Amino acid sequence: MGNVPHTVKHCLSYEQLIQDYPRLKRWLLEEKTNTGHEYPEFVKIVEVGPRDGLQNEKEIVPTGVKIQLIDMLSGTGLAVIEATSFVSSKWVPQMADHTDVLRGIQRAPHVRYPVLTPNMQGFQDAVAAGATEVAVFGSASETFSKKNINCSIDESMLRFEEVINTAKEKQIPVRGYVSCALGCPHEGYIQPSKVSEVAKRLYELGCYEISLGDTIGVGTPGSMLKMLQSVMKEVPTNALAMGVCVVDSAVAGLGGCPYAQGSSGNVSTEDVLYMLHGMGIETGVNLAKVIEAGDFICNALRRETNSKVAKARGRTL
Ligand SMILES: CC(C)(COP(=O)([O-])OP(=O)([O-])OC[C@H]1O[C@@H](n2cnc3c(N)ncnc32)[C@H](O)[C@@H]1OP(=O)([O-])[O-])[C@@H](O)C(=O)NCCC(=O)NCCSC(=O)C[C@@](C)(O)CC(=O)[O-]
Repeated sequence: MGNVPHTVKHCLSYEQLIQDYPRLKRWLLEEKTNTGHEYPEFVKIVEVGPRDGLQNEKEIVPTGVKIQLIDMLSGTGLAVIEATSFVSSKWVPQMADHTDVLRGIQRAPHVRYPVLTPNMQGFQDAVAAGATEVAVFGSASETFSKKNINCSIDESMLRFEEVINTAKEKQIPVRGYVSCALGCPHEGYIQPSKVSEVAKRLYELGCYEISLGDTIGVGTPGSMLKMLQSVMKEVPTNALAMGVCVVDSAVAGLGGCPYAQGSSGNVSTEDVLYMLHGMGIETGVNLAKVIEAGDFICNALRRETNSKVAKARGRTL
């Protein structure tokens, strides 16, 4: 699903973006002057392809293919690969093999493999399968929360609190997601204050990092600016997984949430890497190897890649 707002996609030609949006340019320049920093020197990529990327595939992807994809991605330099989710198989059949996937992968020493856990049942199953990092996923939209995890935002926070407290006892880090940070497929516009409220709650419960998801990819530079300004008042930027120095993306641009009609996929890891490397920002990730992993999964799914860089290889690389 579109974890990275449209702005970031547009940043593939960010010089153009800055030209198109003078207000954004002013803001970037002011930020630079105020903080004394330019763009970060290093951006961490959170690869969500094996989970978010595959969860909405209609045909069940064989467990061996999922494992091979994760193993290939583990050799690219990525530091974080979201492996699977411990959700109900009635809700998301594609993730029913979560335990086999987590047990089947060859864990590389430098890579973390978080998994999604919506509640205590998911958390306990994940720990039993060997998870060493988990993520809880909330929403800034009441309607999306009900459709996605079958409870209100307040109820979800109670579930997350239990998960996070138990995780703390086991010294398992918990990442937090806020879906619909820039718009909801059911409610439309979401107030930035609602996003910052949910992000703050997750942060205060103990999430070490908050990912702000543009679930259906409707954000614009303007709406992202307002949303980020609001969230940054409540959550320290070193815990913000977006717009600062952490970007979620999916190999080959796979993705789409089963409970977010209109979600058109994630920004591709290949394109994000290409953009960042082109800006002189380090990621520690080998683009060519990610393209190979993208080829592998696209062949397995009998699908063309959504990565512009992968499509253009041989011409621009
Ligand atoms: C959250 C639940 C489980 C609540 O589902 P529920 O039906 O409300 O749960 P319940 O507590 O009432 O239990 C009902 C049944 O579900 C079972 N159950 C209960 N919990 C679990 C579990 N963890 N794993 C397996 N089974 C579970 C439980 O055992 C019981 O089984 P039964 O007695 O009927 O046989 C359900 O709504 C669900 O699985 N939702 C999945 C939603 C999902 O995976 N969405 C996609 C991921 S979110 C996303 O992609 C957005 C993100 C993160 O990428 C950010 C962005 O870009 O926006």
